[in-house]
Amino acid sequence: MNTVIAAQDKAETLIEALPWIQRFAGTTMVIKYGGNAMVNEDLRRAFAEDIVFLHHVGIRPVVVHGGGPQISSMLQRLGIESEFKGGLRVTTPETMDVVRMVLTGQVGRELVGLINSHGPYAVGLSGEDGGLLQATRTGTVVDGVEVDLGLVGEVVGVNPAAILDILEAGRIPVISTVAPEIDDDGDGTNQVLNVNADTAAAALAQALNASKLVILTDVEGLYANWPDRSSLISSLTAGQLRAMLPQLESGMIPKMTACLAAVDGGVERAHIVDGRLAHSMLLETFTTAGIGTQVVPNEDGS
Ligand SMILES: Nc1ncnc2c1ncn2[C@@H]1O[C@H](COP(=O)(O)OP(=O)(O)O)[C@@H](O)[C@H]1O
Ligand SMILES: CC(=O)N[C@@H](CCC(=O)OP(=O)(O)O)C(=O)O
Repeated sequence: MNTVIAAQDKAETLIEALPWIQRFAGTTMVIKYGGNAMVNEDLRRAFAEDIVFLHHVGIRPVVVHGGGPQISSMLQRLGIESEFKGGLRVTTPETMDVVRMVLTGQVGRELVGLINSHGPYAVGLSGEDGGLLQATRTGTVVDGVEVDLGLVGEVVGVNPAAILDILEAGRIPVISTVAPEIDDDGDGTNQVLNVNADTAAAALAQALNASKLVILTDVEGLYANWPDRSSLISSLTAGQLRAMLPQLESGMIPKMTACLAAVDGGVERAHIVDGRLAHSMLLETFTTAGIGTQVVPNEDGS
């Protein structure tokens, strides 16, 4: 009898997924996998399974990965100090070499390998490949003061052709967010810039007209009164988020700025999801309640 009940529970779970599969099949989803969410091998494997699952139900997943902690750990091994301002890494030419090596050569490769343990799906590329990203240097504002971050960029142009080619071929792009710099005239400078992965994911979600941007991180979602764990926000509008942005701290600044940019740019929904929970992508996408924090357009559509 218990076996029958258990089987019926499984069937119910599958049926609950049906309207969501119908809604999202054929659409592109940008999934940003943060370095802090890649905490262990089992979770990374579960993430890879989720991505392959999305692919097989007809969704076009585009994976954008971070790797902040992995970069910091390599810098430490090399005896180079890590410094962050406003949630962004101060990037010297020496640091930039390490960022490029770790993101494209280590973190990206590992994700490609995990996804490809299910079949030849994943193709890794960086913002340099196929002219995918173009960036200009950006500083940040800390306590009302402009600060220089060195070789840090913000995305000012996306040429999604390389991603579209990979998607059309039935494969899964896995992107690291190093981007070539352009000058004021739009010409390349032969310099690459370090772009925060949340920011890059938002720019890609807009350019690809994604049905949603999902950001996996190491908290349950956005807390109204961080670190008060009873203040988790399950849903907020772009306007409400805009009002909250100046009070946010550290890594949440680029993350929530990215969600806002995506929704302002026409992406229907942006989500912050706990990557420490195995299969959180599936729970977010295919259950009616969803999990984490979602950012939606203002009710009047503005
Ligand atoms: N209001 C907030 N709600 C949730 N997390 C917050 C908030 N303010 C700051 N944080 C911090 O932001 C971190 C997530 O950003 P970050 O460490 O850059 O993650 P990732 O590597 O996934 O990009 C959380 O672990 C938490 O410590
Ligand atoms: C400019 C800047 O801060 N770049 C980030 C790029 C990696 C990243 O964004 O990784 P997470 O998503 O894991 O934080 C860095 O150097 O850490």
